[in-house]
Amino acid sequence: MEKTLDTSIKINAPAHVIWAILDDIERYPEWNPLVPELKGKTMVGRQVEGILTREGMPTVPLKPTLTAIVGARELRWLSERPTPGEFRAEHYFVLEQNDDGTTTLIHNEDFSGTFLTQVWDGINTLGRAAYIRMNEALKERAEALATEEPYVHASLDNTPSDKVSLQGKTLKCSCAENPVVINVNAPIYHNHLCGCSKCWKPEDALLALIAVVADGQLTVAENNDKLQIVDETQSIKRYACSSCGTHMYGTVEDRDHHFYGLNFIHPELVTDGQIPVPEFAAFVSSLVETGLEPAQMVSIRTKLEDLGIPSYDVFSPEIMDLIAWHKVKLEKCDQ
Ligand SMILES: N[C@@H](CCC(=O)N[C@@H](CSCO)C(=O)NCC(=O)O)C(=O)O
Repeated sequence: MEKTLDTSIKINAPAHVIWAILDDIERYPEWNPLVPELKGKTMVGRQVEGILTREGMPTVPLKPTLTAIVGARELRWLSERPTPGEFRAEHYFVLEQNDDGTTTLIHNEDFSGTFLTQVWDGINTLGRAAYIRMNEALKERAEALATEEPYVHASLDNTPSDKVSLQGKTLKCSCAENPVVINVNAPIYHNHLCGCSKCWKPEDALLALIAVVADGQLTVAENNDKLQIVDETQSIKRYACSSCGTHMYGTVEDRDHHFYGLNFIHPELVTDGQIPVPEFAAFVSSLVETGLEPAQMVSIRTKLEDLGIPSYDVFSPEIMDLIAWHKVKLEKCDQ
């Protein structure tokens, strides 16, 4: 006997968001009524383990093998009884992106085997209802995550037309007493948001704000003795206030490094001026590495796009070209 349990639902969210929820099995207990528990590595050929719950049917243990994972498009897992021909079930999710920005989720299961004659009626009625409930729960979660408005950074509240150079301005750490004070003696450049795990950000911000100033153009005016390097192993040596933890500036010691000659500062620490609006957002996908729920990425990128701020997953193309050219120049000098 061979049967297919076929269900589908139209979701008003991009496949990117829906996939991020489907692939994040650790969070299934938060929303998934059909598979409220699933553990293991979601990688092709590996087994995951959990439970399948369908109202009116007994809860059954689940230990399928993942047979296909095409990121943001298709996920398949296979459960099979050891006796050949007895029972085989391939459960799969296919995400079809529609032109109107919605996604159709195909949520099916192909069954075969002699045992199926005993259970198909239950699967086709109570099982189907449970699959539909999971589809609806996934739709609710995806649509909420796709439309939530994330708070990114205070600099985005300012008007982009305000060109602020910070030359002649002062940066301060957050210590109420004896703060570290830095004077900025030259214009800042390449002011950008950064999602990488190394850059400091204010507690309420999702991304850091970083700009560069040429070497020699910063003066630590007060409490230099409070500054300490955060991580000696990084090429950018980030000096932070040892009392409040605020990163005050970063420098590069390696004379061959592409950023040698630059100082990195955090423009939002300005005390006597406006925070400059960033030109772009860098290392946005690194937010996932720092622990952000992957399904939140689309709403963050949409917010940046709406504000006219391009988002990149390394630096901007301009800076990446400079880095590449720097590498070529170094190689030429070594010849
Ligand atoms: N995914 C990694 C990226 C880390 C990374 O490469 N960071 C950049 C940006 S820092 C300024 O915007 C970098 O140049 N790092 C060199 C350094 O920190 O010394 C992650 O998130 O950790």
